[in-house]
Formats: sequence, C-alpha cells, structure tokens
Amino acid sequence: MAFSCRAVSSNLRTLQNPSSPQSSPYTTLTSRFFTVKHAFTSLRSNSIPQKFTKASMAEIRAPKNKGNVKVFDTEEDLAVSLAKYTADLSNKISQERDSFTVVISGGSLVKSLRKLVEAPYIDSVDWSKWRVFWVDERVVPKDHPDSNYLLAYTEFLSKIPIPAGNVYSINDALSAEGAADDYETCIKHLVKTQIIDQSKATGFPKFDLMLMGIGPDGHIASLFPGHPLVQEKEKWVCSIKDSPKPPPERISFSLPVINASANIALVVAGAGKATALRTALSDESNADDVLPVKLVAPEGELSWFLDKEAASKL
Ligand SMILES: O=C1O[C@H](COP(=O)(O)O)[C@@H](O)[C@H](O)[C@H]1O
Repeated sequence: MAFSCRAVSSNLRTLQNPSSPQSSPYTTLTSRFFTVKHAFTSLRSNSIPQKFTKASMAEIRAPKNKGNVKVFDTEEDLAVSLAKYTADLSNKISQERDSFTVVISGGSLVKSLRKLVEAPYIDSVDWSKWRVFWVDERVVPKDHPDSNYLLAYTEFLSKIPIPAGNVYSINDALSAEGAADDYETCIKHLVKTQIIDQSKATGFPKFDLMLMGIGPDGHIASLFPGHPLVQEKEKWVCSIKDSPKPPPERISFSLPVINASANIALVVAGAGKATALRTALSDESNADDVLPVKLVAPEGELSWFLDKEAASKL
C-alpha cells in the first residue's frame, strides 16, 4: 500500500524554529444555561485548600450530551488543567496499549499545550507511546507560516522526545485532494495494523484523544458553517479548496471521524469566541445554519476547557 503521510522524520530534524488578565472570583459566575457545580475563588486567596489552588476553576453542569464544562479564571489556569488532563489520559492509555493516538488542531490550541512540555509532565509522560495526527491541515509547505505542522513543531513537538516516525503530517507535495486521500490511506493502514483503534459502532477510526480549538465563527477543524463538507458521511479525510478562512486549500477529518473519538477536549479562550460558544452550548437549534462545533458529540467523553472571557456569554 503506497502512502506517504509518515515522511516527517527529516522535517523534524531539519526544521528551523521561526522566529494575565485580571482574575475575578468565580463565586460570582452567573449563567442562563448552567448550574455552577463547584466554584473556587482566586488562586491568590490564602483560605483555599491547597488541593484547589493549582487552577482557579468553576465546573458547570452543561445541558444533556454537552459533556463536562470547566471555566478557568485565566488562560494560564486553563493551560495548567489541560496539561494534567492530557497527561492523566496518556498515562492511563499508555499502560493499557502500545500507542496513545492524539489528534491536534492548529490555531490557539497549540499554545494552550505549553504546560505539557514542562515539569512534571515532560519527564512523566511516556512520549514513546504517542502518535500525533492533525484534525486539519492547510495545504502549504511544512515550513510555511500557515502550516499547522510548523506551529505544532515549533511550540510542542520540538520540545518532547517523541520518535519522529510517530508524527503523522500530511504530504505537502500533493494537491489538496491528493493529500486528503493519502492521509486517509495512511490512517486506514494504521487502523488495520491496530495502532489506531476502530469504532465498533461506526467503523470509523477511534482516536484516543482529540485536542481541538474552535474558530470565532464556530468552525472546528476545517469544517466551516454552511459548507457542504460538514455533511460528509463517508470519507475519513476530506479536502477543501474554498475555505472562508485563508489559506483556501486544506484537508480535514470529517465529522464522523471526529465523533468516533474516545475523548475530545475543546479548548476555547478569549472573548472573540464567546458568541460561538454560547450557541454551541445552548439547547436552541437553528436547523438552517448549525455551527460545526455544535455537532461535536463523541462516542466517548467530551470535555470543554474555557477561560472566563470565552464563557462570558453563557
Ligand atoms: O484555521 C484554523 O482555525 C481553527 C481555530 O483557530 P484559532 O486560532 O481561532 O483557535 C483551528 O482549530 C484549525 O485547526 C485551524 O486550521
């Protein structure tokens, strides 16, 4: 079987590195949609038991099937908690299986992974088990500033001792259609060889963890509101040539692949995402123009990591 998506070893070796908001107590959190389950005051309060001082966080009960929603006082607190969540899952799955399959998006998510490459996780995580994939990629050379691979390499992959052959980037020498087909072939091979799990319910690849951001318009991966790609039911990896957000040519996992996941973490920070987040987490539905992020419903667990600006309209 001919495919080329694993050809990243040389890139990993040769790529060059390119070149807090004020906190407020969460006891004041009000929400039209949620019940606050736990509310902790600021990190700086001496009266808080130490076990809660790692991150200032409110856990709120989301509507049915919307998963577990955590709201953090700051993006820094969010990053601390995201690192622990990811490392805990990595440790659990690495003990059970030979591989821990992790899918990442591009964008702001990547910076929110920064605590994972620091102590204690840099030493405690078994990075040799990690297999890294992209939920979407821009069809540009790997050293192009728009490349999701370049961003991940610069901020994350270059800082962890992951075997180069466990990083599955797209073949940037191909067209968008060619790169999508190639990536799908690669993933099919990894499912066949049991490196990636497979959903018994749907037959789609079942990744252990997808770490994704969302766009201010409610897009996830390269699935944009109103675009026909959101309706894809058969393909595992699709191509798009008219992305409303530049660059126009991209590849993306389809929604059924995203929703076959064992765990999805949606990471959302900043006031610019507050409106999309409100729509995503509300029970209201507008059948004509459903936001892609609202369609995220994994077979496994869904977790939301929000900062208070992103959660400001909930
Ligand atoms: O274009 C993209 O945008 C989304 C969101 O990016 P963000 O910077 O607003 O967080 C990202 O998740 C996706 O991977 C990327 O290709």
